[in-house]
Amino acid sequence: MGDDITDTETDPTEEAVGFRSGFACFVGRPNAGKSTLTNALVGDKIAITSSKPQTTRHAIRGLVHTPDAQLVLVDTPGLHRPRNTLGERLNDLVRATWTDVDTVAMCFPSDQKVGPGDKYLVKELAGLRRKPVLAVATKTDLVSPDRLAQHLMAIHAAGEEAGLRWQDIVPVSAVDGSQVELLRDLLIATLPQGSPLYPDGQLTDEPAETLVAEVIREAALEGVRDELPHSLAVVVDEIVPREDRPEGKPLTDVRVNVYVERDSQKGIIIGKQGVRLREIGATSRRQIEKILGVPVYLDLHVKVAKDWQRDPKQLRKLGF
Ligand SMILES: Nc1nc2c(ncn2[C@@H]2O[C@H](COP(=O)(O)OP(=O)(O)OP(=O)(O)O)[C@@H](O)[C@H]2O)c(=O)[nH]1
Repeated sequence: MGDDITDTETDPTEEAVGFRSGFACFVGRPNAGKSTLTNALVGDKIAITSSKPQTTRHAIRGLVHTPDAQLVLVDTPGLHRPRNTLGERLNDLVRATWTDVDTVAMCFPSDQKVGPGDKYLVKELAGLRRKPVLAVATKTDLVSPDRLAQHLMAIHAAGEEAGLRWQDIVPVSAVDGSQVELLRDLLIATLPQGSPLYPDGQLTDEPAETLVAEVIREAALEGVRDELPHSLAVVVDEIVPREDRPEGKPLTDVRVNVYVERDSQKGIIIGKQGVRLREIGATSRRQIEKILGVPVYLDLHVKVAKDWQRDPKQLRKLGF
């Protein structure tokens, strides 16, 4: 019996053959479901999601680990018609991301017709020579099979019209999980062979500051409509363990500034007698403690940076 042991041992060099690793990103109009799909694939909540468009400002990476592959997902903001300096920078960021990744997947929400905005994007993608481009019909749980069939044909036609051959067209629902694994496997199939890029089990390589900022941004946007999402920037000044704490009772100070463009917006964030700001603090502190793994004292301030979206100097200061 003991003689068989060497036969069952795997040779690490052989195991590396066939392993695939690389980068993919989702593109698509605002609200197409890109962040939700990233979360469904990663299996943990990393990217910010919201029912309001254009909340994902940073290229957030989620890692998908399987026994024979590692897929790094880069979540980009939606490409849109630039209206100001911030809009132009976001679009540049999107294009730069497309060039860097191994695969691009374009999301088409099934509850919306394929429109001029989508076709504009498809045409842009057709310019990416030799890069596999997948089409993903998202939110399939919201539509009937008939409507879905029409949607898939429209996606196919949009590709043909722009001279783009989809690598695959995959219907998925991030909400009920249908076909999420299939999409994962199809994305992995497009990756080059290579060893893992990150340690096993890691979900994101975003610095803690970015994750903390995203959590606060999400909490601050909760329940407020209008143009506020575009006027809000969160900057984490510092995350420092407090000194001289009693044994076994660590506390970390997290100092954060929330920037808005106008005094009226400051009022919205703070709320009557500071009620909203306290809620934002309480909600995000619980999540920050999970991210950092220690009890946290959250020092949250709201400041006005007049018209920061139009001012290149302020944009730089706020990290754009
Ligand atoms: N029913 C249903 N809703 C979904 C699904 N995927 C996303 N949604 C919802 O659609 C809205 C937009 O989803 P996001 O993932 O934030 O969309 P996004 O493309 O990342 O949006 P931006 O960050 O604005 O570019 C949210 O309200 C989601 O809950 C899905 O599979 N089914």
